[in-house]
Amino acid sequence: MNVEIREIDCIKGKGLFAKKFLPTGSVILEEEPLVCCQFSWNAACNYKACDHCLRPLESAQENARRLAGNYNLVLPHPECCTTNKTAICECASCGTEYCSQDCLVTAFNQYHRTLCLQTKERNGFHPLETLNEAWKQIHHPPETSTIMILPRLIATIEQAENPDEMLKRILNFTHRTRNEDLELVHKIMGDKYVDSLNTLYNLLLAAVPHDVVGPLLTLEGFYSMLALLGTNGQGVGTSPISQWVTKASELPLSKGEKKRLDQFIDKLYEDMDKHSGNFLNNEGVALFSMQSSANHSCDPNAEPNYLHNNSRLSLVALKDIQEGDEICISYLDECNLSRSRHSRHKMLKENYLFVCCCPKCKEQVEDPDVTSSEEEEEDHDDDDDGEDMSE
Ligand SMILES: C[S@@+](CC[C@H](N)C(=O)[O-])C[C@H]1O[C@@H](n2cnc3c(N)ncnc32)[C@H](O)[C@@H]1O
Repeated sequence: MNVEIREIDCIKGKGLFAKKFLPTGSVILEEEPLVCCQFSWNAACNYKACDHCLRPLESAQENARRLAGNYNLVLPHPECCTTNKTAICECASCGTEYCSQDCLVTAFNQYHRTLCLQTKERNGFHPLETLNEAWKQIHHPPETSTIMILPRLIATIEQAENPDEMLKRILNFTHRTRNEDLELVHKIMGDKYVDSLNTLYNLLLAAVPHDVVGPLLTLEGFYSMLALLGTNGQGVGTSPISQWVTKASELPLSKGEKKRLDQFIDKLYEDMDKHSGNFLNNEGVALFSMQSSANHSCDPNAEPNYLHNNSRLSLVALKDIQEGDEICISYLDECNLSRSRHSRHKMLKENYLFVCCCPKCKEQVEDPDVTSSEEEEEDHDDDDDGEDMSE
């Protein structure tokens, strides 16, 4: 093990620490998620991924054609496509697709036995479909989470051999809705979300059996579960075309062939950008036991990656990390991380209930509260935006 989890103090709680020197670019740890779920709009918009591990189900060519809106496109070097279409299988009862028999069986034994719709018809009447639809109406893209990971989490407890142990494991993830010491309240507790959350709560109760997890599904418990997801949920992204690009770029080609391939790839990305904008990946959210112990820094020394093109997480060192150093990731995406200290603090307080004291924040302590009118406007938009309860 390259790392260990240690208690830091009553402010930060626990954290992840290096047990040895970890050079820049090295893989610090790899882990499978406890649960993972594709975003609701991402699935509805035909981003085809394994329902269990998010591995792409489209070939690179199918993916490129769909994203570029060009159904005549022919991808050179088809041998660089990593999608194994022959391994794809589906649940005989509901038609849910998986990248392999392994994923099908694992999903069934972990949660799908409870959640299987038992029919291939999708008429929108099943309580799980209703829940998903209600979520989609509340949460338009860009997506940062999905309510549909909650049924999966609940079914995982219900189906576990030892449900109490599993429940304990899940409650080990930070799940508070308030930080009394700092008088911070999670964004989801705001008045503007009360109606949407009540609707989702009632739909969730109707959608999943909750014999064992009953106490978790009081209204207060539901808010805690949402806080747990908001605080610990890690975005997952997979893509057949980016895998193809990586493999094709490693081919031993002549200078001329390499130039033609680069031009092809540039043009393809231009077309995909025009047709699909930023939405190129299969995207979802997952909960990881080890990675969720990593605290935030605005100047992180590690970042999550999906080197296996599925939900298996690889935590990669962004800098040289010395033995004993704390391993920190950024909870903010690249765009938000580049914002002013004021904006970063606002997002971290509302979504993660802490005030960041990382070296970068300390360095910027004298900066004005708002650095640009653009950020002021965005902050204002944020306050008015009605329903979006994640970042
Ligand atoms: C994903 S958990 C990280 C592990 C957590 N420290 C624990 O004890 O379980 C996220 C929570 O950790 C705390 N946290 C993370 N980064 C922090 C930081 N830089 N300063 C203070 N608290 C932090 C916050 O309470 C946050 O909501």
